[in-house]
Amino acid sequence: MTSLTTKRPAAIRIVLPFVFRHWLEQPLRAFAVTAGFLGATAADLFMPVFSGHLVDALTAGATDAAARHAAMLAFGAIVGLGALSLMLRLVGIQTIVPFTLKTMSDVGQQAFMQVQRFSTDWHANSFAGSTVRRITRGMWALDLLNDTILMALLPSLVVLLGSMILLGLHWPSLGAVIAVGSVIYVAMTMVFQVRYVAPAARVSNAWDTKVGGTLADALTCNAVVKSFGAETREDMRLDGVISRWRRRVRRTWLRYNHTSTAQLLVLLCFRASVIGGAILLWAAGHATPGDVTYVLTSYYIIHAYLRDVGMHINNLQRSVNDMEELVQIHGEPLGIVDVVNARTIDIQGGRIVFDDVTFHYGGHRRPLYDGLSVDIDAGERVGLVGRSGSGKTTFVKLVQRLYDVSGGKILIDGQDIAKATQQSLRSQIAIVQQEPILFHRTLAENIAYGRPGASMEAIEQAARLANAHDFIMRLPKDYGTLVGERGVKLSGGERQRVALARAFLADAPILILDEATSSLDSESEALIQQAMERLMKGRTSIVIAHRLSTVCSMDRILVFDRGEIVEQGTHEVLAARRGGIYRGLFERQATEFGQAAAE
Ligand SMILES: Nc1ncnc2c1ncn2[C@@H]1O[C@H](COP(=O)(O)OP(=O)(O)OP(=O)(O)O)[C@@H](O)[C@H]1O
Repeated sequence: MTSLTTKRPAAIRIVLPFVFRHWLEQPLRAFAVTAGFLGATAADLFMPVFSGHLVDALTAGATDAAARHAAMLAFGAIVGLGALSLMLRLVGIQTIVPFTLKTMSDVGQQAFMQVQRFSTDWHANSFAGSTVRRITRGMWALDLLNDTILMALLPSLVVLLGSMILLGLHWPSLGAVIAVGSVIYVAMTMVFQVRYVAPAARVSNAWDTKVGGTLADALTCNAVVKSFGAETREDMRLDGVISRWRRRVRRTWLRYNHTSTAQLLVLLCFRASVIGGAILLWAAGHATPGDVTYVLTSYYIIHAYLRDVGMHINNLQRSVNDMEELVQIHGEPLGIVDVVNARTIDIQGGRIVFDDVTFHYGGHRRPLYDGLSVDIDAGERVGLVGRSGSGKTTFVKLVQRLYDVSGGKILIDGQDIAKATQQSLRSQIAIVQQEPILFHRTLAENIAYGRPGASMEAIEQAARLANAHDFIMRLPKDYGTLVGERGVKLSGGERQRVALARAFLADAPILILDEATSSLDSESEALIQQAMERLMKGRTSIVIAHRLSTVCSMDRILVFDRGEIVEQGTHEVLAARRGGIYRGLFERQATEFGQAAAE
């Protein structure tokens, strides 16, 4: 979780430059929106002047021809200014729709691009649900932010400055009262927002993100929750998080209320000063009833804008806070990056060399691998075995460069993978994971994921090789069937066969199978073993297996223990080694198998 106590730049200082950069990507629209709203506001600004003229004309009496003419002129100006204001505002609101939508889409897509490229470690440390919330909340906050700045704050500023100048030209003392009052009001509002409301809003946002994370965690693990009948436990867990969220949000909302009460008090004093000033000017003979009307109308326009300035600053602060977590995504390091001038790796034979590799998981005291060296020949089939946690999966993660090594090198066909583009490397390695994850898309799309644009024949052929075709044809829409989130609508064995079909189709020179056959029944396992034999021919294959029957026929078996390769050789050689780890594992599994068969 992001620390809430560490010192960091104010949200506004990172969010506003980010938003302005996005505005500049649409300069014409940005101009049309700004000009439309500012022009409309300028037209509003002159209304009080003509209201004053109208009252002066009316007080002169209906019999006076010049007064009637002046009244008509003032009336025409008021209507004309109203129409101009309407037209300009229309330009603004029509343009701000595509302008904001484009900015929101860009911001969302760029955040998604960045998040997708974050390292495996970043994803391991983040809740998917929280990340989704960070992005969607940030996109909607941008909508509020655009409206607040372009439709509200900038026009308010124009009204304040304009009124100050127009009134100040007639009565400098009134101009001064308005200037001082506005400055006090705006400064007070900002101080309250930035120092009092924003810190509380930041904390409540962090709790809001946590609520999303907690919901997503429980929902994605719903199968586990169900299997332990733990719904009530999860309800209570969410209740705990929501109670803390509620306390934090309450504090923020109360601070908003305190701020607006203080704003209303300042506005009351301001009103008394301006209207009192106008009456004094009238009493001293320096102002006509029309002038007083002008001051009063101006004041009510200023008042409306000032009252709203408080709300707009609230909205600005809130949207900035809501966007902060999204903007931060762009400041976070990717973790694994392509070096400058990274090259496309050219894998032909697929020889893999670990040359004195040291690797350390962040947070662990000791490195997992300390000077690990191994040479896997092009086309060799290698089995990885060893106790749980001995470092088998990490080995294949390093081959895919999901993590960077801290010492030594990993070479494929003589090329250092750290200097290759990640995309070219991973696209030439096909992998079937221990727990295959499928997209909630059709089966055909899932199988073709490793080779976009593959023909239906190729997809079916791959499915046949993986022994998946028959069960797929029994599904309601065969290859067009949707598989549910992460493939939940399929059995474990079916999911694995789909993942195998995906690997068949990918046809990559390097193949990684992580317990690929662990959840298949013995009949389909035998069929897949044959297919795998065919698939492995001519490819470098690394197979991680707990069941040693899977790796018996491998060219070589590497036995891992606490991050070291402690034994290696063929099954026959290792099984014959007295006191060896492999032999121990083999004997234990043979005994378990014998016991299971006897029962
Ligand atoms: N993302 C991670 N962050 C920190 N430590 C990790 C991470 N992944 C694995 N480890 C640790 O590294 C060690 C090796 O893990 P690895 O997954 O490579 O073992 P394994 O031999 O494949 O185990 P298994 O057979 O159970 O899958 C373990 O101690 C594990 O806890």
